Order: sequence, then structure tokens, then C-alpha cells
Amino acid sequence: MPIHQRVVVERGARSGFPIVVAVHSTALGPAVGGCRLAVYRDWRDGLDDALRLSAAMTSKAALAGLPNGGAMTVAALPGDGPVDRRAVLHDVADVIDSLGGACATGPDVGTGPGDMAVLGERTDHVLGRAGGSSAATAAGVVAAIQAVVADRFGSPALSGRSFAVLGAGRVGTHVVDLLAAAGGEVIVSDVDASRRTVAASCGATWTDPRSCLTAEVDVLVPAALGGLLTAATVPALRCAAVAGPANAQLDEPATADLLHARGILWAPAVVVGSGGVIHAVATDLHHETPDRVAARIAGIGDTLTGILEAARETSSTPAAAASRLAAFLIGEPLAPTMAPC
Ligand SMILES: NC(=O)c1ccc[n+]([C@@H]2O[C@H](COP(=O)([O-])OP(=O)(O)OC[C@H]3O[C@@H](n4cnc5c(N)ncnc54)[C@H](O)[C@@H]3O)[C@@H](O)[C@H]2O)c1
Repeated sequence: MPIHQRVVVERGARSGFPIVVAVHSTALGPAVGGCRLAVYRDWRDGLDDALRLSAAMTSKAALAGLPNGGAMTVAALPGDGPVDRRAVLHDVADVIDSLGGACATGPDVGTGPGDMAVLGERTDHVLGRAGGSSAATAAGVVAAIQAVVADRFGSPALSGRSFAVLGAGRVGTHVVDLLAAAGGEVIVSDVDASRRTVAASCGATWTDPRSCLTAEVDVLVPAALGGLLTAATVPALRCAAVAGPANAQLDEPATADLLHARGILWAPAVVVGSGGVIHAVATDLHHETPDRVAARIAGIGDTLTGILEAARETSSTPAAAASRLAAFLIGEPLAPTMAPC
């Protein structure tokens, strides 16, 4: 198993809370990854998260075509008692800064652009201060959907194709708008009924989450939480393909085989949902022009097309083909925790 390049665990000088920065790999360039502030029963669970997510980020960055490796930062908060958020963020910034540019961090669960601005008071190695990742993520999702539609139906045209978008949050709303504007027939759902306005504003059809999941459509687009695709839900699907940004869509890697056996094309979320990371890293770290960044995001479609072709040629799942491609790009075999999904 490829060992992490460097893992730092420190007690925050101001907050006293454990701060973990895991740098998995800098083989392709400086490592990038999210900064997670979360409550853990035991801080070592936060360390596990950092180790797992930084390894997965190495695959994500490689598949995104970025000259970067993977990292992850975790501040393990206590479940009770006051939290001086600013103090925690400054502790995080000092640990990141002490690594001298080996890694940069951006928004993740529990953090947003405002928090990145606070980190930026003490280190330059910060991404995503300006926000805007959800629009970039959605643009990448649509590029991926075009590749999926081309693979399944022979043309990337979205007009006249049908979509079910599950989750009308920040990314899902943009995706619904883009698909509807391209002439797609769109069904949308969310557990939050107030999100019904997303459908009303662009002529999409609102439905309940279960009906959305099992709708007879060309592409199901998971844009809510993870764990959607399981041995229980896959038999109920009536779509030709699944392509969405939701992280950890598969409850376990073997579910990709169930989808494959049912003839449903599943596009790995690590590729489909990479537009936001590409935008943040290419803009903030590599200072690329907006046109170059947009081209990189549109390139998600080409990457996915290559993965789907490789899967077909080798009679394997797209998940397995993506895993092989990531290993080739990184130049070393992937550990199970790095398998892209
Ligand atoms: N924001 C990004 O740039 C980005 C990038 C890559 C991946 N992702 C992933 O994409 C997904 C959506 O991200 P987001 O930023 O739009 O999140 P969000 O929190 O803004 O939206 C998620 C939406 O899903 C809804 N939801 C939750 N559970 C649901 C369920 N069981 N059925 C239907 N709807 C449900 C919520 O009510 C919410 O409106 C997440 O899994 C996220 O990890 C996001």
C-alpha cells in the first residue's frame, strides 16, 4: 500500500483541539484537498478520515488532469463545550503553513469561503476564498452527462433526452437549469419541499424523492447525499445511466458491479463531480485564465469518454477503468482506499 508522504498531527496552540494534515502524495505536484471541521467521538476517527480522503484526493486530482497530489486537513472538534472557530482556523493555518507549500487546503464539510479567508490571514496556501465551486461543479457534471449520453445514444445532444436530478441544492439547481436550457426533459426532487421553486423556475417537473430515483429516464443525476446506490435500490432503477456529483454514491465498491450487471452505465462521481476542484486549483493555485479553466472543466467529458471506452475494451466497469487510469497517471498501484468512486 502506498504510504502517505507526510502526516502531521498537532494540538492547536490556541484551541487545544487536534489538527491533522495528511499529505498523501506530491508525485504530480503540490497536494490539494479539503479542510474539514467536524465533531468526532475520538480524534483518531478524524485522523482516519484525513488518511482516507487525502488518498482519494490523489486519484481525483490525477483524473482531473491537475499537476497536483492529494491532501486532507481535519480539525477534530469536541461534541460539547464552546468552540472558538477563529482560533481553530488559525491553528489549522499555522500547520498548513509549516509545510512550506507541500499542500494547500480549500472548503469541505463544515467550512466555506469565509473560513478560507480566515485561513488566508495566516497562510497563502488556501483555495476557494472566492467561492463559486458549485457552478463549476455543475458545468463539469453537464460535460460528463454529454459524454454519457453520447456513449449510450450515439450523440452528445441533450435536447429531447430525459433526466431525473435528485437533490436541488447548490449544485443540483445549476444542473437542472443547464439541462433544461439545453432542451432536456427534467424531473427534479429534494427532501426539502421548499426547493420546489427550482423546478418551477425552468419548466422542470417536481416529484417526490422515491419517484425521482426510480423514474424511467435516460440519466439519473444524484446530487444529494451519498449512499444512494445499494443492493436494495439498484434493482428498482429504470434509467439507462447514472451520472451525478454526489460523493460516495455507492454504499460499497461492489455496487458498481450490480449496476454493470443490470446494464446501467455508472459514471464515477470522482470524475463527474471534479469541476469545483478543478476551478479552485487551476484558478487559485495555478492562476490560469478563465478560458483555460473552462476548457479544463469541459475536458471532464473527454476524460469520461476515455474511461468508458477503456471499460468497454476490457469488459470491466467504468469504476475499475477509472481506478486503472488513476494508477497509471500517478505511476503506482492504488491502495483500496484510493479507488475512485
Ligand atoms: N458543492 C460542490 O462544489 C460539490 C463538488 C463535488 C461534489 N459535491 C457533492 O454533490 C452533492 C451536492 O452538493 P451541494 O453542494 O449541492 O450540496 P447541498 O447541501 O447544497 O445540496 C444537497 C441537497 O440535497 C438534498 N437532500 C438531502 N438528502 C436528500 C435525499 N435523501 N433525497 C433528496 N434530496 C436530498 C438537500 O435538501 C439539499 O437541498 C454532495 O454529495 C456533495 O458532496 C459538491
